[in-house]
Amino acid sequence: MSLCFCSNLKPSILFPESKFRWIQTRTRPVSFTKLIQTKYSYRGCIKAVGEEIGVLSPDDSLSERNPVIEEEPVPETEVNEVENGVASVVAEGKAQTWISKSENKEKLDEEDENASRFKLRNGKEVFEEKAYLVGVACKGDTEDSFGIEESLKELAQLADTAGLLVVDSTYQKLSSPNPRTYIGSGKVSEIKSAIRAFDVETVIFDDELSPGQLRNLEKAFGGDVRVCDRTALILDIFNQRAATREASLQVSLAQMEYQLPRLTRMWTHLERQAGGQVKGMGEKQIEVDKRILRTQIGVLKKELESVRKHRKQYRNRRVSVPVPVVSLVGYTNAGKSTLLNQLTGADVLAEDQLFATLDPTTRRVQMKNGKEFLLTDTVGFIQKLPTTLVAAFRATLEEIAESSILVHVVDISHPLAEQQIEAVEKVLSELDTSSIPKLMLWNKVDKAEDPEKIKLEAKMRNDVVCVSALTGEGLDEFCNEIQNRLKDAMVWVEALIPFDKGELLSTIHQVGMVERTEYSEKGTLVRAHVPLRFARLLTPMRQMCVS
Ligand SMILES: Nc1nc2c(ncn2[C@@H]2O[C@H](COP(=O)(O)OP(=O)(O)OP(=O)(O)O)[C@@H](O)[C@H]2O)c(=O)[nH]1
Ligand SMILES: [Mg+2]
Repeated sequence: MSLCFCSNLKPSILFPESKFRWIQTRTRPVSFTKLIQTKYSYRGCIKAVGEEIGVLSPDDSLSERNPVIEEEPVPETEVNEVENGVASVVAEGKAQTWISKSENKEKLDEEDENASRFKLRNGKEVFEEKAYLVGVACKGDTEDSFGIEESLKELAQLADTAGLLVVDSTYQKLSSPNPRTYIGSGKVSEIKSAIRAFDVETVIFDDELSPGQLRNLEKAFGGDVRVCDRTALILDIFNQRAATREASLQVSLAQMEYQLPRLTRMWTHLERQAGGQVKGMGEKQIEVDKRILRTQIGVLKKELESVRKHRKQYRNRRVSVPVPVVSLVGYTNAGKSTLLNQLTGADVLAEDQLFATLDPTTRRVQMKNGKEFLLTDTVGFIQKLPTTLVAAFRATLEEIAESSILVHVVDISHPLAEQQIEAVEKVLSELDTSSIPKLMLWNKVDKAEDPEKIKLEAKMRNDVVCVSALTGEGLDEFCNEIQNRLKDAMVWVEALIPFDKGELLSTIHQVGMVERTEYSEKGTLVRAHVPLRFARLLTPMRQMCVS
């Protein structure tokens, strides 16, 4: 994984440390990636279980992937020859050859190992760093929230999506997080041992760390171990996946805002190099960096504004044909894009990874009765969603406030479906969507343990439809339900449409529900349910009808 906090900044200014190199990628304009550092220390596995401390492997498959590399065995015959001292010169020569051969072999092995750790993710080559996950369960956490083990499992999924290799994880129960290091000092030592044993390159915390905690932990773990938190990980995934200009700008903005208070560590090496003689130099430089970052943030905000303006113009043009808009919202991986693809034949990326979709996609759904509506797919939500990301994506998400109906897609086969529903509702409440009618869609019923029971339960509730976006089961029922609800959200109109406005009549048929049409000398008298926005367009013709 490349943790690209400030991907738009010049390397020479902000990241002078030699361990970072800069890479030009196709979708990421500039990013920095840690140079591969190869170590040849003995690697083993440790597991520690204390009274209050549990160690878990987030996923069995992850432990299998944990590479335990044995030390290179010395070839017996070669050693014997040297040890026997048959011909010392030759033996020495042989020994030398063997040493250089063995060094070469080590080097080649290292290269092989490193080469195999480059993985293709979203069309980009990502170096698969070894990651160790850490969580904290606070006593005040409510029972109905995600449990620590589940939260760590989700973190492991996030790490995997980002292209990291999770070697193990641990958590600690605390009454409250340690203000200095987030976890207790005993836990810090335990993680240090794990870092050595697994040759860990990145330690990821399940909660957002303060800049001070981040710094102290990096100091405590020492060496080249990178410490990051859930927020940085999610930001990195978004960065890897941003495909459009708007998404890239949104993510860069969120990353910079996240990075601004965390710049401190970048320049401490200056003071170290100068033997402490230029004390304060680092501090001055941090101020310079912060100023540069603030300027960059300002530039990004302006650029984002202009991209959004452009999109709004495009949307307004779309609004002129008042087809009702139905938006899909829901937890990441719930199946929103699969549903959009099934209903519209779209080709939106849908895969078993978190945050497959970042940009809203809208497609027309043609129903069997000839009616149509627009279906919009949106970015998925997650618990502990970084605040900087909510802010950056607010404008994209605010579009859903213009929908006629919100469909909350739920992966009903997920063991934490209820908690996921809660997390989504929390974000929705922040987006002021209370006035929009909502329909809950229990998806992946084919995957549920007891599909019949789930279907029965859904039938008993009038706000839920049960489907399988993958197999297509229940999709007709879903469309009918949308149709009924759209009708409820429409207004009744009687309008006299002049013959020269024939296109309006066909739009009424397309987006509304026509009850009756009569032809007169002045035009066509139509009685129908139409969307509110469209009813407004018809105002002059409605008046003609009254007169
Ligand atoms: N068994 C089963 N799998 C499904 C169903 N719907 C979606 N999936 C799978 O669930 C995974 C996630 O689906 P997506 O459509 O990408 O989910 P999403 O909600 O768009 O996810 P994000 O874009 O990450 O928010 C994919 O592997 C789908 O094939 C379903 O009804 N049944
Ligand atoms: Mg999606």
